[in-house]
Amino acid sequence: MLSSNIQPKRSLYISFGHDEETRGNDGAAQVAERLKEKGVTEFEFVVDEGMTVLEDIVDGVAGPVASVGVSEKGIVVLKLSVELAPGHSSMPPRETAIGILAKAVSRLEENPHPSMLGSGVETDMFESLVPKMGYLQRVIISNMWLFRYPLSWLLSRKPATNAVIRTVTAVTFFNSGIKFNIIPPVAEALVNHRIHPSQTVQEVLDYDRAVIADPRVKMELVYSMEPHPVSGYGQSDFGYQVMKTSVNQIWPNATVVPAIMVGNTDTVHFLNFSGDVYRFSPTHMFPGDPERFHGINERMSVRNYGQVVNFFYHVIRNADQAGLSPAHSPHSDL
Ligand SMILES: CCCCCCCC/C=C\CCCCCCCC(=O)NCC(=O)O
Repeated sequence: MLSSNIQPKRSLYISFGHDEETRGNDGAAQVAERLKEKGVTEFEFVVDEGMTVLEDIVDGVAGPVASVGVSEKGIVVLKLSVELAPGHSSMPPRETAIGILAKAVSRLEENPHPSMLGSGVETDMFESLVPKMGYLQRVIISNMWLFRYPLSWLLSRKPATNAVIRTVTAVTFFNSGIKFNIIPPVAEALVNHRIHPSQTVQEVLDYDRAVIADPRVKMELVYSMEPHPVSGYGQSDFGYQVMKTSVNQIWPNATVVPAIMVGNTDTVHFLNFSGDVYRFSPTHMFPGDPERFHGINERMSVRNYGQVVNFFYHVIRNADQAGLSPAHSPHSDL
């Protein structure tokens, strides 16, 4: 843009945090503070990392789907612990701290939080996909009132789609034991929930307590955040339309749909600056890729890296106008 002498007319702020994975308190939170100090209190819209361009990941949907996170799941980090008198393994009690805690986390895994399909953004997401669906899928999605339960069952079978329809439960830490012949005095586990926007932190805690149903298991809330409000995703929502136009300049055949961001981002620190916050990473993902997040062989193609740079260029250009208007052109400047 510099070499082409392009100077945006509207103010544009670019923020780089360094600690998003650990809640962004030293990065994005400080940027937000600094902005307030400078008197910047309101943005037309905010864009951060988020959902992606998905291909062949949603069963029965043809072509790429660009899912733009218009809301974000909440989070609960829960510490579960059991304390029992230690002793010698040659004379064990009927149950140990490890056994009691193992049963508790197993109950949580076996009793997932209920499907919220039909209660929010995810319904609009599936309905927006109808034009790209085959006949059978169209009939099902268009009659959600009738097919809600079988559809929930179907979507629950894949972790990526399961994450969209419900509050999910992940046991991410389990620790106990000090020596092979000592009955351990304590067992601890961390449970990480990502909360569907139709639920609250308190509802999740109440549900867990009822499912565990064992007063010997102590529950401590380590950290929580409520799900984020829903940003505009209509025809007249400027930020959403900028995202949509920019996506289609890179992927002309992509269907752009509103979605719930299933992970967490730095946007929590910018919610007070705008009602329109979009969580989208222009990463083109295929079957097998969602499992690579925080997993083995997380990767991006060189071609896709170019598309990412190109996408943000288009967002900057398309946003640089007073209101809704056609995309800037030509769209292949980069
Ligand atoms: C039609 C929609 C189907 C949904 C398929 C979901 C595919 C997954 C795409 C994107 C998910 C991104 C989640 C990863 C979060 C990355 C950021 C992060 O790690 N933040 C911290 C945290 O969440 O703990």
